[in-house]
Amino acid sequence: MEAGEAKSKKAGGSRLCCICNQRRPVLKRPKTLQQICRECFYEVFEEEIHQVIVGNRLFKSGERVAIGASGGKDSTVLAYVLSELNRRHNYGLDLFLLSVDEGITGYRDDSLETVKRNEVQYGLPLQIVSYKDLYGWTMDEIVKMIGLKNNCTFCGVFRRQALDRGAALLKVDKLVTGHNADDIAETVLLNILRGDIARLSRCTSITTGEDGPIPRCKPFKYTYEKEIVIYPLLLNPLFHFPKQLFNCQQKIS
Ligand SMILES: Nc1ncnc2c1ncn2[C@@H]1O[C@H](COP(=O)(O)OP(=O)(O)OP(=O)(O)O)[C@@H](O)[C@H]1O
Repeated sequence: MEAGEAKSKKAGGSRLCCICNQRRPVLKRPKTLQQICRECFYEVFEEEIHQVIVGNRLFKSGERVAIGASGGKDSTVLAYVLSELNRRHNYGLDLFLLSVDEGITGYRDDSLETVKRNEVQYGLPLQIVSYKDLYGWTMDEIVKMIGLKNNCTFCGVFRRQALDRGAALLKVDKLVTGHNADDIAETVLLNILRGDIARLSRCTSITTGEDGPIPRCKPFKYTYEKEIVIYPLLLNPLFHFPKQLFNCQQKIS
């Protein structure tokens, strides 16, 4: 069936979910435009991510996997969904939360509180690595020194290396990040505009860095950002997000 043509059936004057045909739809799915109920949305959302993981052979049983946890919506949902799927489908993974504290007052300190709550809620061990400990500078101190211009470039490079250093401390086999389909589309467009052919050819890969210190995977490669936002809202009150994280401009892909 064409995505846009998906229709929920009517029974007794009210529409029914076009997947189960039993319950009232609560949303029009951004990815397929199907009108579906809450239960079917959870099921298709999680099942699609499971199929991406299995279809792309992202993990092997027994692997130690760190989840890059910024405390933002994507990595928070990723930590929750991945730990659920690991249990449900017996992936046999040892999961960890890995956070980088850039030392940005009023931004990362708030979001780290979210990650600390997730450590307890999801029962995943948390490792925090900070710019101050690794490099002797916080981002606040760097900004004081160089000003606001170009500081995202420093931060992106430092964060990438900090994630590698944290992954080494945890002795993990892989690092997963919450990059989603919208992030990847954005990166493709940026690389086209910059004329960066080398980055353009690798920025859509689901796994990168296989020749570096630690391979990185993006289990949300095909997941729409809107659906990542909807998922915890329907699952409320399990999720807590600091509002300012929705505005972060910096991408580390
Ligand atoms: N400080 C950090 N510590 C650990 N992982 C991070 C950090 N910042 C980013 N990441 C990882 O990189 C991914 C993409 O980075 P991005 O800057 O888009 O994240 P964000 O907007 O801060 O939060 P999120 O993507 O989780 O909503 C995140 O989903 C997360 O997996």
